[in-house]
Amino acid sequence: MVERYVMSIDQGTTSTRCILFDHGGRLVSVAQHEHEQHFPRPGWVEHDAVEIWHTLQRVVPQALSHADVSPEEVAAIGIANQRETTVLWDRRTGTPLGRAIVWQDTRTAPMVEELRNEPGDDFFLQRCCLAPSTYFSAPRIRWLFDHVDGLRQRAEDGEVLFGTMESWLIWKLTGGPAGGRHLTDVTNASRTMLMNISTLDWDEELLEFFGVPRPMLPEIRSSAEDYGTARTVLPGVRITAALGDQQAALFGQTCFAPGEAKCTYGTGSFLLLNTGTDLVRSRHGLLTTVAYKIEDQPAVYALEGPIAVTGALVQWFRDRLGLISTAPEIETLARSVEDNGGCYIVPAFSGLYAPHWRSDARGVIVGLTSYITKGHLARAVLEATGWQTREVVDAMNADFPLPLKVLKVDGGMTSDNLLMQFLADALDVPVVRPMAVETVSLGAAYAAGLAAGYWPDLEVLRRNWHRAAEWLPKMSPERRQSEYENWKRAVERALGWIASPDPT
Ligand SMILES: Nc1ncnc2c1ncn2[C@@H]1O[C@H](COP(=O)(O)OP(=O)(O)O)[C@@H](O)[C@H]1O
Ligand SMILES: O=P(O)(O)OC[C@H](O)CO
Repeated sequence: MVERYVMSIDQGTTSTRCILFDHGGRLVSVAQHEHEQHFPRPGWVEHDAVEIWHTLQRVVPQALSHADVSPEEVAAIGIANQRETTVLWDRRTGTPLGRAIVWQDTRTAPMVEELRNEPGDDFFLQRCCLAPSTYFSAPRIRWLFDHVDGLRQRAEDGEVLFGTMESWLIWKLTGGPAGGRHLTDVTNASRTMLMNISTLDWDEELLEFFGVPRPMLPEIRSSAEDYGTARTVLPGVRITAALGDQQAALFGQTCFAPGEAKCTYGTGSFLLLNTGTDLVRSRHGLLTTVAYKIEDQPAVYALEGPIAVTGALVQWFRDRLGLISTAPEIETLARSVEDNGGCYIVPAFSGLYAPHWRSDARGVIVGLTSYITKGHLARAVLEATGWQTREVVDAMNADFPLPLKVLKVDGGMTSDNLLMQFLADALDVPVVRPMAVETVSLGAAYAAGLAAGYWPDLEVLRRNWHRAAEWLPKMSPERRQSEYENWKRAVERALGWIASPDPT
């Protein structure tokens, strides 16, 4: 039978999605299931890896049946996943050793503060291009070793496996305890703080520093190559790609040339700029990460500016303040006024990520007067996303010789026209959104399809990208400048609010 589709599995922070794509990169079928978010203590965020595995087992057959597609018609599977989330499991039984610790979890804050002082940021930056943060995986492994009796010894004895979500799911799909393959890809490995960003292998000094025994680590592979054949769920179908979800979105947006960038606007937002095959070390608060690596071709790098809270601020406005009942209503409310009335919101709910990396920041609302209405607050909520993006773009322009010419966008917030216009105004560059909005899934499918020979090359993929909407800058330079200055003053007020992190 002719293999007509590529399947992608997007294992995200809130849900797992399975999508089938055809040769034109068109979405043929989709199935999605959420999983539970566990918040056992303030700042802690956990997922049940077994529940996530069960959601995968549900969405795959559903996506097939929605389009009446048989497994034989699937050419390959690509996996994209929430990054940095840490799962440990028993090699022999396949049982996770506790819940997965999610990328948003801040329990390692006291450890991270210590690491930033001693051995200090440079020790890490030289090796993995990441400064210590609660965001990454390695501090979580060390935290687990320090808090779970006997775990370190079991890991040293080779009984424990570590992985991010793609690693766990590939192991499960390829057989679990009965010969499952323990693999990861370079993009995911580049977020652990354990991979050397130049050699693309686990870094001995980092492993030693964090006390992580090598046998617990997956083998690092390129993003697009043979990961093995599924033994269950879709038996007989090859898994041929794995990428972190934000790198997958960059790939799905076909940002294949140096200087091309995308930003995905969801709960948080992630701006990635393709910097080519040369490693660019940020001097302005960005992460250097692997964008993708296709089979044995050289790795392509990216500069990334992760922003922790964007859509989450809209959710807070809706769920905690109750000022709107659905997220899209924020646009209507914001349009009820001309401007922000002098009000700015810095949503540093759990500190600030790029380019500040300050865990001691907390959210502030400034400029309040009796004139301010909920409409002004709604504007300030949306504008916070625009200005946070601007800060990241300024850092990128300072780090990389090619200034940003256009920003490709995707994600749930891009349905907000007022926000997208504000973004173009804040950045002073055009903002464009493609027809294919499921860019994470598409990127995983593209990588899988390239490795499986379903698509021949990047040029063919480029031709699948079609513009659906564009927003051009309209704001006067004077206004942009003065508003941005106000935003920066607001950020100053958010910094340093927490005297010292809670020593959990
Ligand atoms: N019209 C809108 N205006 C502003 N924010 C929106 C709008 N629609 C959705 N959002 C926000 O976008 C986020 C959902 O986007 P999505 O891409 O599904 O996120 P994720 O993949 O992180 O779950 C939510 O945080 C929601 O508050
Ligand atoms: O799953 P998402 O879309 O929330 O993305 C999470 C990121 O990969 C975290 O780094």
